[in-house]
This record gives sequence, structure tokens and C-alpha cells, in this order.
Amino acid sequence: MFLHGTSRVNDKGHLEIGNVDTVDLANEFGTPLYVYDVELIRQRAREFKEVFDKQNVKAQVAYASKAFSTIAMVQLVQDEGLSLDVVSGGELYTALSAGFPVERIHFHGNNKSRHELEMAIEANIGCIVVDNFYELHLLNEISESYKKETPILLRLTPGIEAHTHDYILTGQEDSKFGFDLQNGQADKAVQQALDFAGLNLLGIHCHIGSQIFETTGFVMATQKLFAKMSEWKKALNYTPEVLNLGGGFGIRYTSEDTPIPVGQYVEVIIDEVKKQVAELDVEMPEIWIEPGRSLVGDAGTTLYSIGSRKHVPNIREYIAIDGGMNDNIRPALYQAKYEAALANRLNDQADEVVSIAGKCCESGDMLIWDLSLPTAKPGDLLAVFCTGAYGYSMASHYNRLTKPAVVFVEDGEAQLVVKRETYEDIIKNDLRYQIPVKK
Ligand SMILES: Cc1ncc(COP(=O)(O)O)c(C=O)c1O
Ligand SMILES: N[C@@H](CCCC[NH3+])C(=O)O
Repeated sequence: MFLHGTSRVNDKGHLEIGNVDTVDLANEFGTPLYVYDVELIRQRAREFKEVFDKQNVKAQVAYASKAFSTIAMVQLVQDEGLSLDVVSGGELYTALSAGFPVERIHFHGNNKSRHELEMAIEANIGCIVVDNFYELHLLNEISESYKKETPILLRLTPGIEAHTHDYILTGQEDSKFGFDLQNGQADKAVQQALDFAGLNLLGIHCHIGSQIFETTGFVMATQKLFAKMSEWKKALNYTPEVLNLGGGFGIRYTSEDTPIPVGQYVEVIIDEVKKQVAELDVEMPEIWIEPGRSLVGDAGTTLYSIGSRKHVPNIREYIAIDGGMNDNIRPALYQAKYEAALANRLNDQADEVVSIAGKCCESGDMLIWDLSLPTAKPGDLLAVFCTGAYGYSMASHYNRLTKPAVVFVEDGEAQLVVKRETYEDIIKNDLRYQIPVKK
């Protein structure tokens, strides 16, 4: 068992995070419960920023809030001096409601609506990352109607196959995102953006995928973007001020994962940018990155209570928990793997192999296959590690299950930052059907 951040085994044999006993957390806030190790999030934020600071490189580290967005999380991001990437009106609204500095908000998305673009322009956010020609024209039109010049980046697709799950690849040519770098779309988009009076082209963006362990994809993307920058400098006399290389830095979910420390990804990127600047005689851009998972993934632990058990002779032992695919869709969606342990009996020896089933009415609602655990009884507490990214943010109400609460722990204190939903919350937008009177 690998314990992340401030997670420890205390003298009662319980899992402790941020000096708070998780058994006490489960008793106070109930289960399922998402628990975030605030110190670990702060540490990761600093690791990213320090590399840029040490190398004296102008940069923005924008937390990709799709990984986990709540008002408290946005406040924490602000407290650490990061920027913020939002990808919908809802994430933007969360950021604005938290009072996040608007100039450090970046707005992504491949189909932003007129309303979302207006919301962003009215709020004067730092930049909009334009994804396609439809948006380029729409944004220019809206921006002109507001008599504004909206700062933008263009999202480019560099034609790179990062080694990760197919569903989370984004840099390859056959992708729904961005202007293609190789077929002329990117050149056309740059030309139009420079011509449009309502837009101020700050620079370019690419994001090659998520949960990437190798640095080669980032290096190749940088090289391809610089080759284009050099062409644009000659042909259009244009040099981007900002080069945003996205997120995607992988984390360790299980012992099979072997990521490098987050700072090393950044070092590789900075080195390559400096090399390209020197070789191609292009001015040094500001480097922006957008880590999501690598800032919050291993800081999150989900606590579940164990309930029923089913023995299938000679085949399998199923143990069911009080959550599942509705609070963590990643195993069902990406065959994602997790490690887990009994949070109330961490010192007990494993003596059986079980498979952890969720409580949704789907055979595919299996959280972990073949996990070694001490014989678990109803009421034992299962801690699933590394659930901080894309767990809560992808949670659903499937089977009309209520979404769990979220707790921040730090220095021996626990703060409830998202309340557990109630059945009232589940039906709050439902309206009664006025059954027509039969004629
Ligand atoms: C444009 C963009 N930026 C940043 C991210 C964050 O990625 P990750 O959570 O893998 O760091 C994503 C998600 O993959 C993304 O689509
Ligand atoms: N949601 C995905 C990653 C996609 C990130 C968004 N571009 C995950 O859980 O791994």
C-alpha cells in the first residue's frame, strides 16, 4: 500500500490524512466521502511554480478545474497564486462566485455557446481559448458588439499520438478539438484572428492528452509549434506572446504507474522551448501550462462503508460499497485502476482477494477487481486512493443516488466544503406532470 502526501497510519491502525483520523471523518460526515489533503495540493502547486521561478521563465500555471471544481478548490488555487482554466459556463460561474481574479481565468471548450462567450466577455476574463472557425467568427462578432478586443489563444492540434487511453487522447489529427497544424487550418486561423478587430491574438495552445508519463509528446508538440511559429514570423510578421502547452501530466494510481515528479515535466518543456528559441530565432514566449489531475489526483481519497458480500464458489468474492460509478465513473469509462485499503484496520494482514462492487444497477459498476484485503465486515471503511481528479467532477445522479460530501483536511482540522446532497436535492428541479383530463 502506497500512502500519498500527509496520509499515515495512526496508533489506532487507522488511516489519518492531514492529521485527521478518517474513521472520525466517516462518523462525522458519513460515507461515501471525498477527502482532500490540502497540504498535498499546495505542495504540488508549488512544485510546478518553483521550476518556472528558478529558471526565471515568465509563466502561468493554470489549474484545469474540470478535474475538480468547487468554490473552496477555486479559493485554494487562488491562495496558491495559480491561474484557472474553465471549460464551461458552470465552471466559470464557480470561479466568479469564488471571487477568483478574472484576469487569470482562461476559458476552454470546443462548443462554447453565445451565452457562455458573452458571460466571459462581460466578466473581462484573461483569455478565451478559441477552438474552431465557428467560434472564431462568433466571438469576434460578440466582441465587436461589446466594443471590446477579446484576448484569445488558438487551440491547435499538433498531430501527436500521446501514449494514453484512446478516450483521453486529444493531440492527434483525428480529434474533435482545435485547428489542425498540418492541413493549413492553423495558418488560416492565425491569419483571421490577426485580421479580426474584435480579437487580440495573445498566442497559441495545444493539449496532447491526459495521464501521460512520457515527456517525448510534450517535446514533439513544442517542436511542431515552434516550426510553425518560425513560419508565421516570416510570412505574417507574427510571434505569439504566449505558448500554452496544456496539461496531461500523469500520476501514480497504482504500483504499475511510474510517473516522473511534476517538476521534471516542466523542466523538459522549458529546456525544449529555450532550445527552439535559440535555434529558430523566435522570441521567448511566456509558457503556460494547465495541470488538472497532477494537482489534485493523489490528494483525494474516497471513503466508503462496506455492506453486502456475495460469494461465487470457485470464482469470486464480491464486496459491495455504498457508492460506485456514480461517484467514480473512471473504472467503468476507462478501465481505470485504483488501490484501496481498510481505513479502520490498516495494520491487519490481507487474507482474502475480493472485488469491490458499486451499488448501481450495472454489472460494469465494479470499482476494483481482485484486491487483497483483510476479511472485511459490514461497516468496515474502505479508502480508495488517488480519487481527487475526475471523481467528484464526473459524478452523476445515476439511480438517483445523492452526491457525496467533500471535506478538506489540513493540520488536524476538517472543513466540510461541499455538503452531502439530500433526497430533496435530487427532486428539486422535477416538476409535476399535469395529467390531461380524459375527454
Ligand atoms: C485543454 C485541457 N487542458 C488541461 C487539461 C488537464 O489535463 P490533466 O488533468 O490531464 O492535467 C485537459 C484535460 O485533459 C484539457 O482538455
Ligand atoms: N476525465 C478524464 C480525463 C479527461 C480530461 C479532460 N480533457 C479522466 O478521468 O481521466
